[in-house]
Amino acid sequence: MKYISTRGNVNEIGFIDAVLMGLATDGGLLVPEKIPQIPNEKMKTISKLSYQELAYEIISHYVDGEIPEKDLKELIEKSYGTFRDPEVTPLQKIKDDMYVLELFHGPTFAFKDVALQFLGNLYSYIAKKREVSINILGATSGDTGASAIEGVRGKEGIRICILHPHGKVSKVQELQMTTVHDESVLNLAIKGTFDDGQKIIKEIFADLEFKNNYHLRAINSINFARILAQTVYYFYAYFQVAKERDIESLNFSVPTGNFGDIFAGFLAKKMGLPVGKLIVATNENNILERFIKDGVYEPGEFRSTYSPSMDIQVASNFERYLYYLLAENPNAVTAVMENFKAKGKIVVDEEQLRQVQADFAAYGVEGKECLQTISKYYTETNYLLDPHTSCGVAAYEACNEASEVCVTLATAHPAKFNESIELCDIEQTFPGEIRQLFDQPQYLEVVEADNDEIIQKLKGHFQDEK
Ligand SMILES: N[C@@H](CCOP(=O)(O)O)C(=O)O
Repeated sequence: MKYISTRGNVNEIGFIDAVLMGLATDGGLLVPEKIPQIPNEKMKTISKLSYQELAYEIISHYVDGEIPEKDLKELIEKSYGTFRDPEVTPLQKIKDDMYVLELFHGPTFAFKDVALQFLGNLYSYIAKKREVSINILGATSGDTGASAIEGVRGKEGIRICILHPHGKVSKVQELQMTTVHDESVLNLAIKGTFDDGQKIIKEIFADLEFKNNYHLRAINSINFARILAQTVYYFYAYFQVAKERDIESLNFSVPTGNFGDIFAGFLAKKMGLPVGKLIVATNENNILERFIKDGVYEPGEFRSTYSPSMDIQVASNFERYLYYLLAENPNAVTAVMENFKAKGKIVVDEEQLRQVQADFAAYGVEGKECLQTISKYYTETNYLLDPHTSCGVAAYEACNEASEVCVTLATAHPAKFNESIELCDIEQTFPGEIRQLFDQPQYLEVVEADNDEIIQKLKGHFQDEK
């Protein structure tokens, strides 16, 4: 399996090089040259596998022999051995036509752990095999940061710096990142938004001399390994639902910010999984909802919401989807992305919009509806949704047809967002791992959202590795 860039200016590379490259050197995103197809017969066999076995089946198509079977299986076992539920991502039936896929049983109580436990172990494996340094630079709107730090902390030869928007993440998200006292970890709280942080890290990655000198690696979903690991749970969810009822296809409602998680569902569909609608659930930062409804992709005004992890305007993985929408034509993607950089807007034509609407539905959830949905489901089903999952459930209600079955991805544990849960007059019990965070000192530096200042900090943090 070879990987190519959505913009066409990277020579084909293998899986490990794609993981190390992260953001493509031409500014695009890496995608597999050809998406592997899982035939129906094979689907039947793999439907009976455990989560770990299934992960091996899916991931090995993309690793394509670059990691020996035994090593890859060990990496997967180790990654999911840290999860509190033996099923890794258990499915809960909430209503006759709606299930919730709980993705928050990993160490930091968010779906990011599913990919970042794996990517952390993978980086550690690659560091040893290739004898390369791994200096991770990432941006977070709240969940990726803690999960990435947890995925790599204490691993030899790995350092990490995470940028988070100062004061714009939940208290627990902040504590999860900043209570880690380890010289390999640097938390920079930037005076700005997640989009500012994401723009800065992309610009730093685009400076290839700096990137290479300092061995910078990506942990955000610009790294294809993130998408790959997240694709597994779409298969897992489908097989669990298919065990208990006849389904021709299954809809997924996905709380969406950076478009990585829902792109993983799109990839699963392209591999042959019978996915029906992929429902994009957004909050008031609804650029993706507007695009799917009107065909115009244009950032709006940033809003702080009850679901801070989705407070994103420019979604990184949108470019991967564009690549498929534009018939895998890298020149067309380059032209559209350059135009977006210059004019701040992407407009698709009617035929393309029809295609978008065949792939996705979308619904933007305002704060009031988000809280009402939490209250409603708690009262009616005794199930406590976190505010992101609540957006997913509200979007399912808006977009799912009566005859269809839907799985909503439960992307985080409600204890991470007690600020919102309290507004619903609900008192929740915190898991011990979260409760103990409140007694810990914090380690972070507050900085301007300024490339030069951040580069100086990176030089200091990563200096030994140069
Ligand atoms: N919602 C994310 C933002 C970063 O997204 P990623 O999937 O590209 O890592 C977060 O919680 O940090």
